[in-house]
This record gives sequence, structure tokens and C-alpha cells, in this order.
Amino acid sequence: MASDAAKSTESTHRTSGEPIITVRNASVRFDMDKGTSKVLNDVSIDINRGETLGVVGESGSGKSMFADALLDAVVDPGILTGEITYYPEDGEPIDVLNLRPWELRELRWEKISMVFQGAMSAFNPTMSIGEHFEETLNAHGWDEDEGIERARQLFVDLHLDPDRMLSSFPHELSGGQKQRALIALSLILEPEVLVMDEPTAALDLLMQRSILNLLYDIKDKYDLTLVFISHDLPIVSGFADRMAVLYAFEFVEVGEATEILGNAAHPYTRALLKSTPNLEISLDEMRPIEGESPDPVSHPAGCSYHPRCPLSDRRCRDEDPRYQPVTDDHEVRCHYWEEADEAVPLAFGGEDR
Ligand SMILES: Nc1ncnc2c1ncn2[C@@H]1O[C@H](COP(=O)(O)OP(=O)(O)OP(=O)(O)O)[C@@H](O)[C@H]1O
Repeated sequence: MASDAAKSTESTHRTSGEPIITVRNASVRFDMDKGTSKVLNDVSIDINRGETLGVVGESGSGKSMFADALLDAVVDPGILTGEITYYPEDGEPIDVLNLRPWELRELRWEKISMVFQGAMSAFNPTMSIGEHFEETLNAHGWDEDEGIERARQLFVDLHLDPDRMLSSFPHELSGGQKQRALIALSLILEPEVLVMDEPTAALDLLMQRSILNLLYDIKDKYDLTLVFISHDLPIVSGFADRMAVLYAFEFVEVGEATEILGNAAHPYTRALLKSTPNLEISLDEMRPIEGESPDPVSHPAGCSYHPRCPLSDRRCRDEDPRYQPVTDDHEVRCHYWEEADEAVPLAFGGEDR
């Protein structure tokens, strides 16, 4: 649609960094009997080499679709359109959505690796952890001995005992150990980008934090760019460089993590900060976001957040807001973002902290 294309070209969230992946006008739709379900709506963003990008939003906002899109891994019958370009450290840019099947398979493990949502149960219960590593190395034609040495080092870096891990079966490991084993497996073919879709959601808060801290520690050693997908804004913003907030399948706010945590400009982002349980906010201060997120088959006209927004008026109902700069590296799609701090005050973080 011409109007969609015009809208998304308003901003690609460029920053001063060097992009490793660029996403332009990425959309995912499912053609269903009740109509077309648009579950990623014309999303554009640059992901910079070496950064940690956090992508956050409520359940069903399109986070997994965004992660899948980066690897052209949207499941059938989903239709992914747009342009996704990967810029290897050495070599020509790669047009991700136009690769042959074998090129895509190589890209997925050796360039951009992904820990999928719910992947902890993806370990084959009849195979030891070591056999999972061997299988992956062999499938990609990598030297097994060298690969297992690399796995051992990864285990050490992730605070795990290599001998025990390699010989264990999945059921012998705790959730946190399994999760770290999965991260090690996803790094075994030396990818440049690691995409993690809710990798710690099944773990308790303290375990989530300790795994995030470990990832933070190994990121530089392995020259990684991290894309971290989560519903938990406070936990991600504590460790990401930049955050992109998804609402109703579109980015509504993108900016440096400190800005998003301390100076959130979108009423939705602010509501999300108040609604997520975390260690700094008491249960009394938590407020669920009222109302429902939009049905992907019938997006509301105007701003997609207007039915739930305390600031909305006729303009919000009629006119889809454009991106507006809050600072050089912080953009928001809201007509009334300058009033958001009063309309949705934060009891923690931000200006009140
Ligand atoms: N196979 C499918 N067919 C049709 N719609 C789908 C399909 N898979 C997902 N969707 C829809 O796409 C939308 C976005 O889903 P997605 O999994 O990206 O959300 P999410 O933000 O990752 O949510 P969660 O945090 O619950 O995983 C949802 O409305 C979902 O119902």
C-alpha cells in the first residue's frame, strides 16, 4: 500500500553506529478467511554492529514475528515482505529475503543465530548435550574436534563445567543450565549476531538477570551483536544499549535504553514500565495496561494505541502519528508525547527516581 510505504520511510531509526542489519518496511501477513491479519506492520530499523538492541512489547505485539523476519524464518503460511540486509564484517551485503535454501541455512547458524522462544524444550531428550553440538558441527561441515574445544570454552565463559555439560542429558540439567547450554550451542558456529526471543522467560527473575549479565560479559569476547526480544521492559533496558518498543505490530518508540527507561515518551511505553513486575517496583505500584491490544485483522484508524490512551482525542483517532524526535537518538510516534509524563506518571525510574 502506498500509504504504508510513505509512513515507514519517515524514519529508519538510524543512529551514528555502523549497521550490521538493516530492516526496511518489513511486514508479515497471514491471509485468513476472516481477512488479512497483519502481524508485523511496515517496520524499519537499523541494528548496529556490536550493540545490544532490546525489542519489547506486550504478548501478541509482533515480537516473535520481528525476530523470525530477521532470519527469513516466518512460518508458512505467513508472508514476509520488505527488505532485510545483512552486512558481514568482510564481504558484500546479503539480501536475506532472496537467498537460496542452502545459503539461508548457512546464514542462520553461521552469521545470524537465534535462540527461539520455548527452545529449552527443543533439546532432544535422547541425546546428550555433547551430541547436540556434534550434530550441529557435522551438519555444517565444521571440524568436530575444534568445535568441541570451542564449546568447552563457551561453557567455561558461561560458568558451566564443560565435562559435565557435554556428557549430560537435557533432563539432568536445571533450567538455567539448559538455557546457558542453548546459548553456547547457538554460538558454536561463530555467528556475528545472536537473536534471542524471550530466552529467559521460563526462568525466575534472579536467574534471568544472571544469564543476562553473563551474556553482557561474553558479548565483547565473541564480537557479538545482540537482539534481545522480551515482554519485560525494565529487565531488558538494564542491559541493552538501545530499545525498540513494539505496539500493535509497529515500533512506537525507539531510543537509547537509558532514555527509554528514564525519559519514556510514549504513553504505551510508560504504561508498560508500570505494568511489568520487577525487583524495583512494589506490587502496589504496578498497574496493568487497561484495554486490549488491537486485533491484527482490524487495526484501529489513526494511532493504534488511541483506544487505550489517556491522552487520545479526535486527532489520535483520525491521524496516524509520524515519528518525532525526542533527542538525537530517541524517536516516538505520538501526537502528544510532550504531555505523556503528566498523563502517565511513573512511580519509579524516570524523573521520579
Ligand atoms: N501461524 C499464525 N497464523 C496467524 N496468526 C499468527 C500466527 N502466528 C502468530 N500469529 C499472530 O501474530 C501476532 C504476533 O505474534 P507474535 O508471536 O509475534 O507475538 P509476540 O509479541 O511474540 O507474543 P508473545 O510474547 O506472546 O510470544 C499475534 O496476534 C499472533 O496471534
